Amino acid sequence: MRSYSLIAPAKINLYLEIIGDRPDGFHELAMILQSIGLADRIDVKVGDTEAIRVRCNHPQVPTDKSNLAYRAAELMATEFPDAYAKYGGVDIAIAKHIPVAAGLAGGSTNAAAVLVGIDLLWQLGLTQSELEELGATLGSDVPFCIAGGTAIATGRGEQLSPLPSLDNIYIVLAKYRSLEVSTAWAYKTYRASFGNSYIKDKEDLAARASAVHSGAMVKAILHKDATEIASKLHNDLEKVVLPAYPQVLELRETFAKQEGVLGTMMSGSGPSVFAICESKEQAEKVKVNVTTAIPDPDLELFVTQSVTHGIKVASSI
Ligand SMILES: C[C@@](CO)(OP(=O)(O)O)[C@H](O)COP(=O)(O)OP(=O)(O)OC[C@H]1O[C@@H](n2ccc(N)nc2=O)[C@H](O)[C@@H]1O
Ligand SMILES: Nc1ncnc2c1ncn2[C@@H]1O[C@H](COP(=O)(O)OP(=O)(O)O)[C@@H](O)[C@H]1O
Repeated sequence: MRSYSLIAPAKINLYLEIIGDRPDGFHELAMILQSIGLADRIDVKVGDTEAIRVRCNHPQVPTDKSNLAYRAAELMATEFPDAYAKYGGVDIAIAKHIPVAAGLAGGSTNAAAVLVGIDLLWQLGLTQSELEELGATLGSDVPFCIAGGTAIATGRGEQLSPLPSLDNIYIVLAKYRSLEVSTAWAYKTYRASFGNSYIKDKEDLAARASAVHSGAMVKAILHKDATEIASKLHNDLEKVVLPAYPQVLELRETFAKQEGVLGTMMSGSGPSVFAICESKEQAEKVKVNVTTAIPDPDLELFVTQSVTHGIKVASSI
């Protein structure tokens, strides 16, 4: 095959607890991540030239080396120089549907798709854990994006334990197009405001990990109960993002007031906010009602649902 078309789903954070500060500058986390139907389409093919080339239909997304998808291809070329020499360059086309800089892992899922696509294109036969290990060098959320579904993520987000699939959770998602929150800023501000000190050693980490509150969310997921899941949503980063971005707080409060909304939360480092709804019909109604309550053309809303997969091949030639 000379070309693969891949579906790269976004994620939301059903749970995000910051356990402590790590000496490497990252934060130790207890998260529960969920893939959603909102997805980008990534076409990966053997290039006409020997270069790596990225195209994207979204003006905000860079196409140079700062694009995480480009960096994923570059990583594969470095790790597998013989295959790179044999097949030549890689052409990557990104059809963006996931809002950019939204806390939805848009860049991470694109990078994950490129790893999976090049593995297929170059017939490397890498295992999921080998792909995840490569992904972790690109970003904390990349490993999750490969297999997707529902998973507990610990460490800096790259250590994964899969949970049973959730495929019938209906979600409305909202983001102001022009509003971006830097992930690094969110963590840095959290550290400055709530700094819960460096993790000293393995015992300290084990003690902190045993005190996390994600167990109730895990139980809710095992019960596959949307109401229970919605009541256990948690995100420590809201503590710094909501006070700094009143628009996000307003969005969060507007969602909370809507009939049919079981629970609402900011995703990741924001600024997108999602709401879990009773049904697809309710989700459509909530979308209309929030659009009426906040009549701002800068605000975009999506109705989507939980999905049980990460990167998926849509077609190949
Ligand atoms: C907040 C989360 C929640 O899922 O998602 P997003 O909002 O980005 O989607 C993730 O933790 C983001 O993951 P990702 O976007 O891959 O982060 P990375 O590129 O690895 O790191 C970006 C920056 O965030 C900070 N960072 C990230 C992860 C972590 N566990 N601790 C951190 O302190 C670091 O300052 C790092 O330089
Ligand atoms: N393939 C990509 N898709 C989207 N954004 C990208 C990509 N590569 C690099 N970026 C840059 O990464 C930043 C974070 O975007 P994104 O990954 O969508 O957000 P988040 O990390 O909040 O989920 C943006 O400023 C964007 O310019």
